[in-house]
Amino acid sequence: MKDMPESLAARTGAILLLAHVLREGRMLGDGASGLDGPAAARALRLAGLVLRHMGRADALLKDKMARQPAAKIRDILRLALVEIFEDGAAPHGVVNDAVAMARMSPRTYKQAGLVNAVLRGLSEDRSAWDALPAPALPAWLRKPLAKAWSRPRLEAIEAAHLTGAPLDLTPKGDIPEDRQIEGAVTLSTGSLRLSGGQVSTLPGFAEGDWWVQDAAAAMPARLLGDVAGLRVLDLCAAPGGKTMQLAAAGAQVTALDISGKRLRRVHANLTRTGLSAEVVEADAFAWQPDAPFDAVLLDAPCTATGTIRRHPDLPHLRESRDVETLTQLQYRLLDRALTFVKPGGRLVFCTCSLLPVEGEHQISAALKRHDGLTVDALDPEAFGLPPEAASAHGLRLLPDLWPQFGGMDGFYMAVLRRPSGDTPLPAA
Ligand SMILES: C[S@@+](CC[C@H](N)C(=O)[O-])C[C@H]1O[C@@H](n2cnc3c(N)ncnc32)[C@H](O)[C@@H]1O
Repeated sequence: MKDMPESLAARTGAILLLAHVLREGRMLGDGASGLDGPAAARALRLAGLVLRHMGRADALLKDKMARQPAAKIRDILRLALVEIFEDGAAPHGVVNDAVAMARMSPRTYKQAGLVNAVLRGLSEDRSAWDALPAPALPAWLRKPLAKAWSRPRLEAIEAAHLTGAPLDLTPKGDIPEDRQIEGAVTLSTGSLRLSGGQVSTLPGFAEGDWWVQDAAAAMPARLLGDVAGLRVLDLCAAPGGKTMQLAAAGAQVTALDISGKRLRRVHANLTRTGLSAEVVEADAFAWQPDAPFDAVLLDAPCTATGTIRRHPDLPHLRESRDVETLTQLQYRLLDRALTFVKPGGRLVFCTCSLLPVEGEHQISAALKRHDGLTVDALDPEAFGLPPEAASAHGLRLLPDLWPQFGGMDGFYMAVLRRPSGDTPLPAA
């Protein structure tokens, strides 16, 4: 791809990325486009755009083509249509590159003519594209969401997924006058919001003034209030966003995670920000602390469906079975985490999921399982959040919240409190 013009290289990289996601089940962010620099970034953006708008492209192609084309040809057609109708790209260049991509491989060479004919026909009819229904989430996710949220809410969530996400930063403390970030807005929750930008070139990156963290993801650690001097366990810690928040607020943090690879990012983040925490690589089910903690934060592994705005590959990579496996793991981790909390201490449970089975239902079930366990009442407005964020036992954030400011990731969070003076819970 080295000798290709950048636009063709980026489009070729996007087709590679789509194959990885749609047929190999690989994450889009694995960076497997074979490119670097601006072409790699453009390939990633284009692949993301296709994953968001694929439903419409497929509907248009189904009407136009009697037979389903080969997978690679279908991706080339999808990319071209999405670029023309959603990205404002000039049809002439897009169609030329689509034909060139079909010609690149002996297996698709003969279909270059078909690509040309289909695209020349479809690219002239914007009204056909505009008349198609808005892209919907796949059934494995849409069905449980339709049960959980009203139809207008679900449609608003789907619309929010199409617009992508702004760039949110969590400041370590007060940012010095000479390292203020131009265009950054301070949200009422305390996060800084930018429309975008290359992270490593922003002022204060090298100095560790802040880290990238969605405004919603920054909320669970804030629920603990003043943690200065408290011993806090961040139970599923990597890559360390919440660890850094707790450390910056003066807590004595133990950051535990099962993944050594992901923990390397925790170390790197702590080094860059000059913050400190005890970092432990261990399985939460096998590890035992010397003494219980004042507070534990459990950001449990989940479907991450709350982050689809930024990860449009997720709906294509997960399936119903994953929800079951993950809810079981969350339930076991929650019970395990409770054994690490001292009597009277608090456990923040959170997941970046849109599904109540990974949020509200976990807390209702835990309250039934454990006598004396209570939840702290949370007022969203006290944390700078809109009142609609109030939910069963905790706070429920969804991507359509705060549309005037650019929305936020989906998240659920609650604060559980162990009764004081109770005996330690049996190991989960
Ligand atoms: C949602 S991510 C955590 C994100 C992190 N709290 C942050 O804010 O940057 C969930 C983490 O749980 C970890 N994990 C999964 N199973 C675990 C287990 N049995 N013990 C410890 N960590 C586990 C994963 O490696 C993953 O890093």
